Formats: sequence, structure tokens, C-alpha cells
Amino acid sequence: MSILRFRTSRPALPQVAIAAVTRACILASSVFNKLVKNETLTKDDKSPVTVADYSAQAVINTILSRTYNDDLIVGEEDAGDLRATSASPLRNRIVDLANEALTAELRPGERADWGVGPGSALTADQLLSAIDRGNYAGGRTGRMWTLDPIDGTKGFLRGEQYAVCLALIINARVELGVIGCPNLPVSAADPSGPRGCIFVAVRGQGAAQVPLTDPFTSTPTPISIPTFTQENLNLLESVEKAHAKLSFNERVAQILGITRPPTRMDSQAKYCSLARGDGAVYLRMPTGVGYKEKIWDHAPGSLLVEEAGGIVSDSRGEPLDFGLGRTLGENFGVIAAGKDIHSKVLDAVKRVKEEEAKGQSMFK
Ligand SMILES: Nc1ncnc2c1ncn2[C@@H]1O[C@H](COP(=O)(O)OS(=O)(=O)O)[C@@H](OP(=O)(O)O)[C@H]1O
Ligand SMILES: [Mg+2]
Ligand SMILES: [Mg+2]
Ligand SMILES: [Mg+2]
Repeated sequence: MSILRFRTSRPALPQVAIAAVTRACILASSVFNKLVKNETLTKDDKSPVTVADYSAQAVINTILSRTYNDDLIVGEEDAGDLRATSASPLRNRIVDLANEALTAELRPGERADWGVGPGSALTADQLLSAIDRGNYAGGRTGRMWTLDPIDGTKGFLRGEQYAVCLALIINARVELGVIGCPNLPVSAADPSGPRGCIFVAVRGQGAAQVPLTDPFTSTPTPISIPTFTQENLNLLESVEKAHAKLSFNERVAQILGITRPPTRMDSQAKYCSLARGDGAVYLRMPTGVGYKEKIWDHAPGSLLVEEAGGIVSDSRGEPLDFGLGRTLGENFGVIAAGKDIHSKVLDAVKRVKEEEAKGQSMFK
């Protein structure tokens, strides 16, 4: 196949990343309607993973490998559990789904030399190896991709928000972020209107949204964080209580005089909503059980917010460090907000931390 040969001229970066994310989004939304019980596994950390997570990672890693064959990938999933003989029904389903997504007809503006389209099917072994190309350990130097094939798997299983998330990191700095949100309304002003958005951010070039139905030929809509009035200020936060300390958020909201209820949604759809002004502050504080945040859960979202004019930091005000490996290191949480609000949130967060420390010392 010509697409497997080494290429001397590489295709434009965002287009390939958008094609990969779009195909994975279509795969995921088609799986949702047909998902049956034994197509979800529980990983060692007790979190769920479905045939959609595995096949989306296989599809995106395959496209990246065909177009940028030297690139390293830090991906969430690995194919270990799929290699057991007992996993053959699951494996077969993943192979079918991944090949269906890879070989689907080209869409307007899409090109076969991006590694997609009819004739690009792979064997089970090739697809399992593609999943395992995501096992890179990450680090401070060099060029790597980070992939969360389905971010918010629990949201996906509930039929709510989830996101396909891909970022390019060079020397620990996120240079490109692409996030696909199949269930997110194209316009928050029309929540029952059309759904499915792709968000794209390129460092130094801004942030934009394109519809999932026509990502290549439609004109991208630039997005930026607006100024919020006190009445409109609100928090964006996790749905899952085990993922973030929501009681902490409540106290921060009280200090900031926020009256509008929080918007709870799964996945990096929170960063996307913030970047286009559907919510004012994404606050994610550690629950205290020692969970380390993963780079694929924040890399594209953080660039999207920065390119939309916002600031992303941890709860000390330090930038997120994407050069530490697969995780962000010791967990100090995440604060993302527009430039004018971020410092106020940071001050409120510091105050709540002090209150908590005092509260704890009273009982010593
Ligand atoms: N214990 C714990 N603490 C903090 N975070 C955790 C924890 N467990 C999981 N995760 C990660 O949360 C990702 C899901 O995104 P959110 O937490 O933002 O959304 S939500 O909680 O589902 O609403 C989720 O991403 P996916 O695994 O891709 O779904 C996890 O990476
Ligand atoms: Mg997961
Ligand atoms: Mg995730
Ligand atoms: Mg995931």
C-alpha cells in the first residue's frame, strides 16, 4: 500500500489530526447505539474501558504512524488485556470497528495520503500493535503525541459528554490540540440543536471550532473567552465525585460570590466549553487519594483555553508540566479561566486551602 511507504513531504499537521479525531468520533458515536454489556472491561484502577476506547486508539495511532512514522505516542490504553485467548470476541469486535473507521469513504476535503479511506484495513496483530504504540513513557525533550481515545468514558456510557482528545507536544510544550465532542451542541445557545464539534488550537495561531459533520471544507469559527458579568460567572466541574473535590469548589464559588449553578460535564468538553464562553472557570481539585492527573486529560484542553485567551495553572498558580512523563506529577489540581478571572480564582483557592489547613489543625 502506498500509504505505508515513507513520505518525503509530510501533510499539514492539523488536517491529519482532525481527520484522525473525526474518524474516531464517528466510530464512538456509532458504537454507543450498539454497545452490549460484555463490551466494557474494568481496568486495574477500577475505571471502565470499552471497545470504543480501544478501537479509537487503534485508528488514531494507525493514522499518526502512517503519516508521521517516527513519532512517539503517549496513549491512555494498552492492548495487554486484548491478547488473551478468552478476549477473542472483544478483539474481533475492535478489529471490525477500527477497520470500518479507517476504510470509510473519504469525506469532502479528506485525502488518502493521510492514511485513511478504502483499502487501508489492517490485521488484528497490526491493530493491537497500533494500540500499543501508545505506550511511550513521555518526558521533557523531543516530539510526541498524547492521546485520550475516549475521555470521560463514564460520560460516554451514560450517553452524556465525552471527548476524543489528541495533542502534539514538543519539548514539553503543547503545540497542537484537537478535541472532538460528538455530543456537544454546536451552539450552547441552542442546546437541542445539532451536535458534534471539533475544537482545534495551534500555538500562536488561536483556537477554532468546526462541525463534526464537515470538518475540512467548512469555515472554522474562531473562539475566544468572553468577559463575564458577576451574574454570569459560574464553575465548570466534573460529574464524577471521585474525580474532583466538589465541596472545595462550592466554597470557592461562595467566596467569589458566584450565584449561577455549576455546569457539570464529563471530559475535556469542560475546556472546550470554557474556550467558547459557555462557562467561566474550570476548577478541578484533587480528592486526596493520591491520584495523579494524566497528560492526555489536559494537554489539548489547556492549549485550547490558552489560545482562546485564557490561563491554565495548577492550584498554586504554576503552569501544568507536560514534561514529567505520562502524568502531571504531584497533583495540585487545575484552574482554567479567562485572564481577568484567573487571579481572583487563584486567590480564592488559596484562601480555601488555608481554611482547610486551619480546620485540620484544630483537630490535632
Ligand atoms: N480518581 C480520579 N481522580 C481524578 N481524575 C480521575 C480519577 N479517575 C479517573 N480520572 C480521570 O478523569 C477523567 C474523566 O474526566 P473528568 O473527571 O473531567 O470528567 S468526569 O469526572 O467524568 O465528569 C478520566 O478520563 P477517562 O479515563 O479518559 O475517562 C480519568 O482520566
Ligand atoms: Mg480511562
Ligand atoms: Mg481521560
Ligand atoms: Mg480515556
